[in-house]
Amino acid sequence: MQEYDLFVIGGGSGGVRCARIAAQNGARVGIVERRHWGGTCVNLGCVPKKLMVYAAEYGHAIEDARHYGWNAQEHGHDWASFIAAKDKEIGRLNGIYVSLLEKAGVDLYTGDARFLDAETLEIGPSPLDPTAETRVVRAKNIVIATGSTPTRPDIPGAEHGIVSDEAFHLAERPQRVAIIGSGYIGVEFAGIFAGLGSKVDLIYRQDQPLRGFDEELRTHLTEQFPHFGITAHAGTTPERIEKTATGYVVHVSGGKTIETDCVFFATGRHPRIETLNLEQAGVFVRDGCIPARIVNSATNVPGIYAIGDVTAAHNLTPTAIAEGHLLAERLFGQEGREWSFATTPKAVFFSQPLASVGLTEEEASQHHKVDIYTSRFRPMRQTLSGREERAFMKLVVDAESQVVLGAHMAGPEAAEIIQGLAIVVTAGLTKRDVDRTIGLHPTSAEEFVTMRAPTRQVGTSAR
Ligand SMILES: Cc1cc2nc3c(=O)[nH]c(=O)nc-3n(C[C@H](O)[C@H](O)[C@H](O)COP(=O)(O)OP(=O)(O)OC[C@H]3O[C@@H](n4cnc5c(N)ncnc54)[C@H](O)[C@@H]3O)c2cc1C
Ligand SMILES: NC(=O)c1ccc[n+]([C@@H]2O[C@H](COP(=O)([O-])OP(=O)(O)OC[C@H]3O[C@@H](n4cnc5c(N)ncnc54)[C@H](O)[C@@H]3O)[C@@H](O)[C@H]2O)c1
Repeated sequence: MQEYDLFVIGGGSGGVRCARIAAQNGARVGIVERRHWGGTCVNLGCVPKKLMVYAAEYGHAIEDARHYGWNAQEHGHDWASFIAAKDKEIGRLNGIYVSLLEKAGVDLYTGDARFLDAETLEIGPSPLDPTAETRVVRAKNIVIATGSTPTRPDIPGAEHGIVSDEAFHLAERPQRVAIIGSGYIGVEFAGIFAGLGSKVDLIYRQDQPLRGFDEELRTHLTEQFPHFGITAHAGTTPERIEKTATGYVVHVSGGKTIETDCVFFATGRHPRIETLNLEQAGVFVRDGCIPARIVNSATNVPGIYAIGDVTAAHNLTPTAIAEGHLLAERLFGQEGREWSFATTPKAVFFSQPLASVGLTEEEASQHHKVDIYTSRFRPMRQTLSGREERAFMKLVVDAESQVVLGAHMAGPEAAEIIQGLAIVVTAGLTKRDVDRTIGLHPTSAEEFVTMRAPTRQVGTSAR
């Protein structure tokens, strides 16, 4: 039986970083992966999704190029060749993950891990290694980094729908897609399929998409849907899915029906813990996830840690990586790095990207008197294209201290721009710092440093 200082279950964003940093700090480390090295982000998440976003953007660019003098002909999109090109790139990235771990001296296992007790794991066959012999390993420290998996709603006919895992490998692009749920995945894939030429119906229960984001940003997004060819069905609950001779019918609240070729459930994700045998190790589970402490990733069992999506704390790749890195350094290295989880920026890679950092107007105004600065404008790129798309920017500023508490944007390159603003919010810089920054012209980003007068003041002072 192999013995380790640290053993990581799950070769995704968090697990790979944790294993690599621990090994680089001299620990004897093993890691096991059941399906694909690199995990969700590389194989069924951020990376293939962003490649699909690019594919959809080219569709818009071909249309718009005509207004810039190009004789661009539309030849239609070749889904099969795009998927093959995407998969080749994903294969290359898988290899990089494996070689990073090997170079760091980590022992790699393929298989499905489960606890025998708090220090012992059994590794059995899995999709990545179906004929593997069962092995047993022991470790003083075990990290659960098993990620999350899509949730299907419990409605009649749900088996007819796909989830994001399947959306990356459809044999052909559906002409009509009905997407259920308007979180990150629902909104992003609405943009992807509409950009590639599908008719998209986006069905969601709330009045606005993207729950948790700034309300004004959500309203802005709703207004942009028609400009990107998306039919939004707000305040609509799916009740059952019916298979017909020609496709599917989504029966929704109020007796309405929506016909489609593909039902796509973008209805959230849940931690992947069912097969881990957590009860053998005594690990506590609450609401389907492992409630690890953000400060040190500790579970209730000494020597067992949990990082990334399995804790349901953030569900983003950079936070899973940061948690893995911090844990490895804390256990085997020097605690040097510091990350500001509270100011984690978020982006939604819709056809018009949206991004946010810090507090929304609603959050900030509960405890502070805040100045709200907003700007709406037609992005310069759209002046010749004739698109009705509008960009939106917003700063949330503490009225007393002038500290910038939040920044929100929808518009070209929003994610790239908000990454810079995230430094402003993390560093606690003030509106005066923003004001004394000279703009970069002509850009959309310069609007953030030229918003002089507040649009309104809201909230009450904490005192
Ligand atoms: C469609 C989609 C798009 C996304 N886009 C973004 C984005 O743009 N930006 C962003 O920051 N985040 C994005 N995310 C979220 C991001 O992918 C996750 O937050 C991140 O991958 C979490 O990393 P993790 O290490 O916790 O888990 P994962 O990356 O899911 O890795 C867990 C690994 O553990 C393995 N595993 C599970 N159980 C076992 C077991 N018993 N034995 C062995 N191995 C096991 C799994 O096979 C998996 O490879 C997206 C997610 C999805 C689904
Ligand atoms: N750009 C990014 O960073 C990015 C992209 C994709 C995913 N992610 C991560 O993955 C996670 C999962 O994404 P997601 O979009 O699936 O989840 P989500 O939690 O963001 O959104 C889920 C949506 O499904 C709806 N829903 C849930 N149950 C339903 C039901 N029974 N009927 C109808 N609607 C229902 C919710 O109201 C919500 O609109 C996100 O929380 C995010 O952390 C991040």
